[in-house]
This record gives sequence, C-alpha cells and structure tokens, in this order.
Amino acid sequence: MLSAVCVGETMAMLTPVNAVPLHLATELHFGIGGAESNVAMGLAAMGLDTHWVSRVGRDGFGTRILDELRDHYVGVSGVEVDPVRPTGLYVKVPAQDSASDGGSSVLYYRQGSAASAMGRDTLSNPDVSSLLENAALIHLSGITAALSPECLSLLEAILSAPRNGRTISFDVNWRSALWAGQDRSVLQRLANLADVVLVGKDEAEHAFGTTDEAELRRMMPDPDVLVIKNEAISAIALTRSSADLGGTREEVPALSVAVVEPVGAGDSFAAGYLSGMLFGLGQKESLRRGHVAAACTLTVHGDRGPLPDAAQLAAILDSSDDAWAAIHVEDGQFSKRSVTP
Ligand SMILES: Nc1ncnc2c1ncn2[C@@H]1O[C@H](COP(=O)(O)OP(=O)(O)O)[C@@H](O)[C@H]1O
Ligand SMILES: O=C(O)C(=O)C[C@H](O)[C@H](O)COP(=O)(O)O
Repeated sequence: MLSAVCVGETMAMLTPVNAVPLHLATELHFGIGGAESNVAMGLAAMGLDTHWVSRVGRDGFGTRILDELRDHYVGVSGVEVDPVRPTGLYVKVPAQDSASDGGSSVLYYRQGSAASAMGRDTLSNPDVSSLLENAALIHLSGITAALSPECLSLLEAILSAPRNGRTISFDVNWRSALWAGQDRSVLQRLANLADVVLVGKDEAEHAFGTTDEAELRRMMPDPDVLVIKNEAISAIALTRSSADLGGTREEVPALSVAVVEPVGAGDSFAAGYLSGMLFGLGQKESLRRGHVAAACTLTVHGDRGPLPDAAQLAAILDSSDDAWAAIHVEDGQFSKRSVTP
C-alpha cells in the first residue's frame, strides 16, 4: 500500500467555551491542532497508509495528541517524546476579542517546544528514516520553516535528499505571527525544492508579495505542480511535465458551501488533492477531491469534517461540470441546488 508521511508540529489547542473573551473565560475547550497532522488524518481517512513525524513533550498534551492521531489511523512510530521540552500550545482567540490580544486571532506558546527541536538529528532516528525512505509522499509545510533554525535545516535536508521515486509536497501555510522579524524569502527557496506546492492567493501576497498567477509561477518554476487556491472561487493547478516545459493549466471552481468555520479547510484541501495524486488521478479529479474535502471541513466546527461515503464521493467526483457547479454543501450534506440561468 502507498504510504504518506507528514512532518510538522501539532499543538494542544485551547478555545474559550462559548467564544467569550479570553480574559473572562472560565472554561477552555481542549483540542489539538497542527497543519501537517490534519493532512495526515485527512490522507488516512482517504484510505492511505499514513504516518506523522514530529516531537511532543512528555506531558498530557503530548499524550492526547498521540492518542488522537492513533484513533484516526495515523502511525506515530516516528514521533519522539522529549523528556524536557513541553508540547506546544495555542489559543484560538474569539474574533471580538482579538483587538485586546494585539489583533491576533491565535496566540502561540510554541517557542522552545518539543517539536521546535526537530532538526537534521531527527533523520538519524531509524524509525523516522525508514518511514521517509519508504514513503510515496512526504508532506511538509512552511510553518515548520519558521519554528527554529534546526527545523528549517530539517526541511532543507528532506527536500535536498535524492527522491528515489518519492514525491514531496509543500504547503506554504503562511502564518503571520510566526514570520514577524524573520526572513520569509526562505519560503520561495523551499518551494522550489519541492515537487508539489500548494498556496492560497491570500497567503501568496504575504509570502511572495504577489497574487498574480504567472508571476507566482515565475517565482516558483521548479515544482512539477503549483496549486493556487482562491478560497470560494476556484483552485488552479499549473503543471510542468518534463516533456513539455510549457505545462498545463487546470482550474476547478470551488463548491457552494454554507461555511461554519474556515480553520482546517486548507489542510483538508491538501489531503484531498494529494490523495488524488497518489491514486494516480489527473489534475481535475485531484482538485475536485481537494474542494470536496475542504467543503466537509468548512461546514463543521473544528479542523476536519467527515467525508461522504465512498459511493457518494465517487458520484460527486464523477459529476459533469454543470452538475458540479450545482452542488451545495451544508452541515456536511451534499445536495443539488437549482441554478439560475
Ligand atoms: N467560502 C468558501 N466557499 C467554498 N469553498 C471554500 C471557501 N473557502 C475556502 N474554500 C475551500 O477551501 C480551500 C482552502 O481554502 P483556503 O482559503 O486556501 O484555506 P486556508 O486559508 O485554510 O489554507 C479552497 O481551495 C476551497 O476548496
Ligand atoms: O497555525 C498552525 O501552526 C497550525 O498548524 C494550526 C491549525 O490547526 C492549522 O494550521 C489549520 O490550518 P488551515 O487549514 O490553513 O486553516
């Protein structure tokens, strides 16, 4: 079975219950959050043999993260438990409270975390190196590059190693709070070392200073595929096949979705898209899988929504362009809406 390995930090996530301002909160909901482990759980839900490589602290947060990943059929043999450094933590600040928290919608407590101590040494762990060697897909993100110089050098080592048939995907995953005062140009360098790059248009403006598709491709000429997501509008895959350096352009409109909460949609999109790629599907089919997985997450609270069953998923993915344009997703249910001519 094809295996996928996702590398990155996952944190304990605390959210004030009933979205009360943080300073008035008496109860905090305890969950977990991490872009790459979200993708890992998404890939596992698509039926792939999936593993997560990271580090957690020897604390209840770390134990909870490992338990949740195992519960979602993600292998954790490549996770180190740090006896000293703690598991990272973040707080999702309710929107009306963000001004009192410096305008930020998340507060990170991840400096010096167990995962921020990942580095080239991580590759000498035999469990990690064997997972990476046997993977058909290694998934990385720009978040890791911002965590510490050691984490950045881990990404560089993975991206520079001989591929031997493996594909490496890189989700830019721009996080303003992590890049303040840091050199963001490393993101362009890392993206050009990857085979598949995913970036949101809004993120591209921050990370690369442009949202222009042609300009982005000029800045990132090396990946075989550059996927540019434009939220509710569409996602575009620009390919560069070795035989045809001109490449191809596939654009698939996003679905109509009654959005409940946007967090995690990008990770779900990545899982959907990358699963299509691993199953050998074309760009159009893979982009559709991305939109379907994202829509499932957008209609629930939390970082991941359940997928439709296999038969319904196949029917949705096989639909004609007109039928696709008429799909509406609400409460995780896919239905046909009437389209005004
Ligand atoms: N308002 C929306 N309506 C429909 N689909 C959406 C909407 N917002 C996001 N999506 C879906 O989620 C995907 C990821 O969106 P994006 O904004 O890039 O996520 P993130 O900011 O979490 O990385 C999009 O490509 C699309 O499939
Ligand atoms: O911010 C971080 O460092 C995290 O990893 C936590 C978040 O749970 C995911 O990043 C959600 O990501 P999106 O799918 O882009 O909404």
